[in-house]
Amino acid sequence: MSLEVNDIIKAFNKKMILDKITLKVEKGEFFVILGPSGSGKTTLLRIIAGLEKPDDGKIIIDGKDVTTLPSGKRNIGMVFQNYALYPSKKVRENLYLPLESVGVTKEEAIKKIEFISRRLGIENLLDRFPSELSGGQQQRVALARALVRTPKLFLMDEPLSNLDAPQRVSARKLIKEIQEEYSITSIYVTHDQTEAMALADRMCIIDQGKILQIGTPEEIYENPNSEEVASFIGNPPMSIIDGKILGIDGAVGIRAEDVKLEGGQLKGRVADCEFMGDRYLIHIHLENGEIRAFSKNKIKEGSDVSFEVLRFKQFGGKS
Ligand SMILES: Nc1ncnc2c1ncn2[C@@H]1O[C@H](COP(=O)(O)OP(=O)(O)OP(=O)(O)O)[C@@H](O)[C@H]1O
Repeated sequence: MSLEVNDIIKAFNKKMILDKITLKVEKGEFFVILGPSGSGKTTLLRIIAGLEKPDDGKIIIDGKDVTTLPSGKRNIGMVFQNYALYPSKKVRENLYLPLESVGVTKEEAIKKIEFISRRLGIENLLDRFPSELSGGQQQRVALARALVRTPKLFLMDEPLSNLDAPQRVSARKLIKEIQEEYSITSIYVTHDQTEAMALADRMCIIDQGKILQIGTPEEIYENPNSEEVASFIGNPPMSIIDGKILGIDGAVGIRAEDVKLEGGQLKGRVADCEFMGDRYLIHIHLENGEIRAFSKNKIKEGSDVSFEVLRFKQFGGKS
């Protein structure tokens, strides 16, 4: 199933929330919408799902305009932050209902429920009510419920937010595996760039209701098209500083891995040294800003360091 979002506009109380959003997701693609809190991600996903009406623009699924089609008729699976399981029904029934509604036989349904429950590690929870589950368990059940009938279009809004770090990594892997196995066109909303990078075939960065950039994670990491994107992507993101120190007009973005400590012409003072496990992240205070670098060794705060910039990205300015 392919999806086109064409010039979507949405305002709440006269405040523009989505400002002409246009994007295209190919059949079988895993597309991530990444942006800070309040940027309009959930609103966009709700419009794609048919849970919210746009003020203008079109949603096209497989070439068909579905802008006015009710959510139930769009053949999509959804997992939202509030998982909305049926509270009066046990997990098994929660998983059975979506299958029943598409006419799957009882035997086939049992097999599918068993399979997906095993994959998501919820096979021991099938006879419990949602109120008897932790937030993370409810989230896994919600994922299972959305996946059990292998939807053609799968919409996820921060579906792993209640899982702890190891569970997140394994659930992430599982979502990707199932998505690839069944070639489910998927749209995944998150504010977590690590998650976005790990999952996306392609992704977009959205901020204040506008798309800043669309591309593969590699393209966006390597070639952010603006200071906004550059200061959002990467761990840590690029340091944005005045290019003057490199003899360049305008702002430049520099990744920590592209700064070589010791022996360069440039000088600064260590403002902070953070332990990252396999190395240290050094914050270097410059006359006109701050730059980050990695170091194998701990460096004392307040020490003077020299460094060299191996690679940078120029933003604006005259070249
Ligand atoms: N029903 C509504 N009525 C009024 N304002 C709304 C409504 N829904 C969302 N908003 C506003 O729209 C903006 C975008 O909200 P949205 O939930 O789409 O952002 P988000 O990027 O998903 O944020 P988060 O990551 O925090 O969930 C916010 O300022 C929010 O307050």
